[in-house]
Amino acid sequence: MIARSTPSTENQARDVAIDKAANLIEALPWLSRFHGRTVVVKYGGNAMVSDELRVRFAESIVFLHYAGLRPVVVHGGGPQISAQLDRAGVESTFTAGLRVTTDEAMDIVRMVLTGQVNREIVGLVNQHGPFAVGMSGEDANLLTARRKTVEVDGETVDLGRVGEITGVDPGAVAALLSDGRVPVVSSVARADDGGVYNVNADTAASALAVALGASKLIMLTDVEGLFSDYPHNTELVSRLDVDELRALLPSLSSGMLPKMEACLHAVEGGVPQAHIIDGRIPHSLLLEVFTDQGVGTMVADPELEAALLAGNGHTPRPWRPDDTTATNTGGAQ
Ligand SMILES: Nc1ncnc2c1ncn2[C@@H]1O[C@H](COP(=O)(O)OP(=O)(O)O)[C@@H](O)[C@H]1O
Ligand SMILES: CC(=O)N[C@@H](CCC(=O)OP(=O)(O)O)C(=O)O
Repeated sequence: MIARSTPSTENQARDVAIDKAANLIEALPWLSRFHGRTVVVKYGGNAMVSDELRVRFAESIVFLHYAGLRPVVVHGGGPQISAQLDRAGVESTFTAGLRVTTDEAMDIVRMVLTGQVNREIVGLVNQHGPFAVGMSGEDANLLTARRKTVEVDGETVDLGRVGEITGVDPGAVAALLSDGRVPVVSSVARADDGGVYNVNADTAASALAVALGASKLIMLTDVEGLFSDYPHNTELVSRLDVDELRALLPSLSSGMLPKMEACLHAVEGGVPQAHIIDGRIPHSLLLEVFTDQGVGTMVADPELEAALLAGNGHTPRPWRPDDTTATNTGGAQ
């Protein structure tokens, strides 16, 4: 039976449909600008803490894929590593925002990032089709690193198997993209001496975005974006350019520092826009890419951005090993 609706409910239904159509058409210029573009998405461990969030993230990635973008996922898994280290009774501390990683801890880091978190993201994306291919940064020499040290109170501190990226070979990722796949990368790097290193996932995502000549780097975390005077003030900074960011970096505390350094490194390396967004909001990734107002904090290079938005493309400069050293000189990550 088909129920007859009254004129007022018909009007309401029509208004809802018109709103939906307006929301869809708002995406048109963004679909056009980003069609065929590579977007590196860093998925932080704090934005994957529930089944619901993980499922919605996978849907957003598949949406980007069907919309004609070329998403690449680089994921972390800090809280998941900490939980596994606890279960195994392995003590874990952070220095300058980085996990001090013993050889024993490195085995667990690698198992959690590449063996668990990576597999889970790949599985969730592939519920929608044969898209995701999981990789470790070790594979096909995607990420190469050397031992990283940091300065704390004027002292050089050794962090164990924590890596500083010295080279990126994005060939395997580029081949997967050409084949219409969605690469999903864990932030474990190979060492020239045959070992492996634990790399901060923000740093890994930024290095890969530069090497791929990506149009955007988007990092999902557990806050709205960069707050102007955290923790006293949680007013969101919605946009800043590289000069403003450089001036701000010394005042940032760990957590946000590696993210903003990663944004700076990406934009200086030729990525027109880098974003920090709230991964706790379902589909925030889609709001960022396809709506006029965007969400979160954006760091942009005005010239590269203008070329991107005008559809003229951009010419990122190629990866240089020194790039990562520059990213990491802030110390705390
Ligand atoms: N200026 C700031 N604005 C927003 N968050 C900040 C700021 N400074 C430090 N933070 C902290 O950084 C955290 C995000 O970093 P982190 O926990 O490393 O996330 P992820 O696991 O996503 O990499 C926030 O939860 C917040 O506590
Ligand atoms: C050296 C270092 O600290 N590595 C990180 C790698 C994972 C990561 O970065 O995860 P999030 O993105 O969830 O923070 C760690 O061991 O926690």
